Amino acid sequence: MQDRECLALRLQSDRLQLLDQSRLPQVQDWFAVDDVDTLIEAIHALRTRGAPMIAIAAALLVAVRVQHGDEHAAIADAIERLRTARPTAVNLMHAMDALRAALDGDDWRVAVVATAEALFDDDRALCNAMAEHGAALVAPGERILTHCNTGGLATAGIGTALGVIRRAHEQDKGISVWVDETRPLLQGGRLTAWELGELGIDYRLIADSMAASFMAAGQVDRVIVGADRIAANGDFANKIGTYGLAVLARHHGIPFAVVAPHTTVDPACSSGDAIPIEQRDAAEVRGVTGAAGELCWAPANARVANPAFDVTPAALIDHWVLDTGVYEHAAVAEGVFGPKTTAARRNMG
Ligand SMILES: CSC[C@H]1O[C@H](OP(=O)(O)O)[C@H](O)[C@@H]1O
Repeated sequence: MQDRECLALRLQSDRLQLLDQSRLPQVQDWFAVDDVDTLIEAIHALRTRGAPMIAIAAALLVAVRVQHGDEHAAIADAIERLRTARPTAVNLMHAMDALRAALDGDDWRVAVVATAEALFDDDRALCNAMAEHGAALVAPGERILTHCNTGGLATAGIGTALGVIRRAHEQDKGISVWVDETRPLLQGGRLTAWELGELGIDYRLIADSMAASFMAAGQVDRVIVGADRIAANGDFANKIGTYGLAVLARHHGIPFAVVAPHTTVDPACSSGDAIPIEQRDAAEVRGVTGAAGELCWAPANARVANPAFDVTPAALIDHWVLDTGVYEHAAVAEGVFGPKTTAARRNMG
């Protein structure tokens, strides 16, 4: 396979390395991924994360295993095990299904490797397309609020929601960003703040609980978030806290956009009610950092609920920004995310 590299992934001489996103931004540590167990552990621990990125990392690991001579049965097993590494982001399932199909062909080794390489290359193009479509919505000087991390760390390209923000910045629109820290794992405070700082984009980091009052004060002009799965009726799942932002945005008359590649659309999922929501370890919620930087812990026996995602109903969304264009309610009601049009879209390549 040809070498490939993006912000959080390196494929060099048929060896895969990932940037440990759980240690960013203080530590930039790359780790080798040579086997399925290592990648599944990394996905569970969010050492690699983001709906497109986990799909691409999984696909490229399967391709690496093919290049290292693993037999058909071992590759089939790897695909099945990786497919269930995380339940909410549908990109992973779509990618593994594409590899399953490639595995059924005569020259399956060539087909599996080519499919995995295309997923990486295509995602870079999808990010650029989303960025162009989404940036056209952004007016000069807008103050944009975003949640979690949807940038280059989460994709093979410039990102989804953060890619839109980056492109608007590159178009000299003079935007600024409110960055939700995104409890409990702080993808916003750690990863989005780091990416925006590296890009020289003006931002303010805020606690999640602050978003409401900044909206009430008229200091937020638009909300732009990513997605882990978009259902056929336009409902979508995203990092926990997204639904609250959508309710607040609607209350305050602030436009709310979700940005995702078409690989995040799940036409087989009729509505948000059918999207599986990952439940994560209690320890992620119990630990907080005190004002002096010390680690303050909730009572060790504190009972915790820790859903990693929530579902935002289509009724609260103003724009769906995909690589294929910007959609509003009329298009969604006509089934733009349904089985028929998604199949047609996939045929477009
Ligand atoms: C473009 S990434 C989409 C999505 O993935 C993130 O979840 P996680 O950090 O748990 O992988 C977040 O929900 C982003 O919006």
